[in-house]
Amino acid sequence: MPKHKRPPVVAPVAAPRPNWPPLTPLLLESDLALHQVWPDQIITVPSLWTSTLCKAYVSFLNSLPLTTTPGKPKKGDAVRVNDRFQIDDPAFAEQLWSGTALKNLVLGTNEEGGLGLTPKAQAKLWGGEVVGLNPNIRIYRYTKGQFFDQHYDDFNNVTIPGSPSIPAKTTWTLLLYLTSPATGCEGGETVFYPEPDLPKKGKAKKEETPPPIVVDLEVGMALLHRHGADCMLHEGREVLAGEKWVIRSDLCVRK
Ligand SMILES: O=C(O)CCC(=O)C(=O)O
Ligand SMILES: [Fe+2]
Repeated sequence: MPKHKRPPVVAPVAAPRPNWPPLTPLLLESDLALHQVWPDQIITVPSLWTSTLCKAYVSFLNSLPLTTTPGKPKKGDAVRVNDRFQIDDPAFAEQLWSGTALKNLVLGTNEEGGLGLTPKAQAKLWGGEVVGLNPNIRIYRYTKGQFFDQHYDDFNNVTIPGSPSIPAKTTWTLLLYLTSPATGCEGGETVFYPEPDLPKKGKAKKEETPPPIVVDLEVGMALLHRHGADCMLHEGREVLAGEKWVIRSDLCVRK
């Protein structure tokens, strides 16, 4: 008998993969387009998901074990009060990417709805060669009084599994809104705070701070915004009535 018994090795219990409903119905890809809300920083795709699909997802996501984040964050983290569920699910990330119009819009394969960029300008916009979405999927539910205080999103290093797997880093945040005032959700807008331009040479006066950019919730709309070093300060405003549901991932480029 050894004097000191080793503690038993306990394998971390992975959360079971949710049985995600299929991503249908969807609009025709030819009816969807990227919209620049703020040059090089904020881009939306209205109706990436249909309201029928969003409705089916809200009732499905409601069955997942969401946990409420603590009101008091770790030092340096933003105050974030919502209920969330987080899972590494490369197959779902792949569905969200290739099984919707997102991939072809971002890569410019869908010329009509794309931004009409040269390959070089496209790589500059997205921060490299886009290879897919972050397998780390986060589900947020905000009920009345919940919000996500002002913060910047940092990038992450991730691996997109496959053969071969792809080492990647995240460059843009993806938020997919499942609810809006049309479903009874009031408030909860995502708000961005642009910084004033640096003062021009020979100009004594500081440039004025531009007004905040308020992105209203729209059922099925995807929002992409640049993160990491050039992330804009942003927040999820307090929800005043109803529920706000969001699916969060990130755009990834090859490392
Ligand atoms: O829910 C929102 O509107 C913002 C979420 C956000 O900023 C984040 O996930 O980092
Ligand atoms: Fe954020």
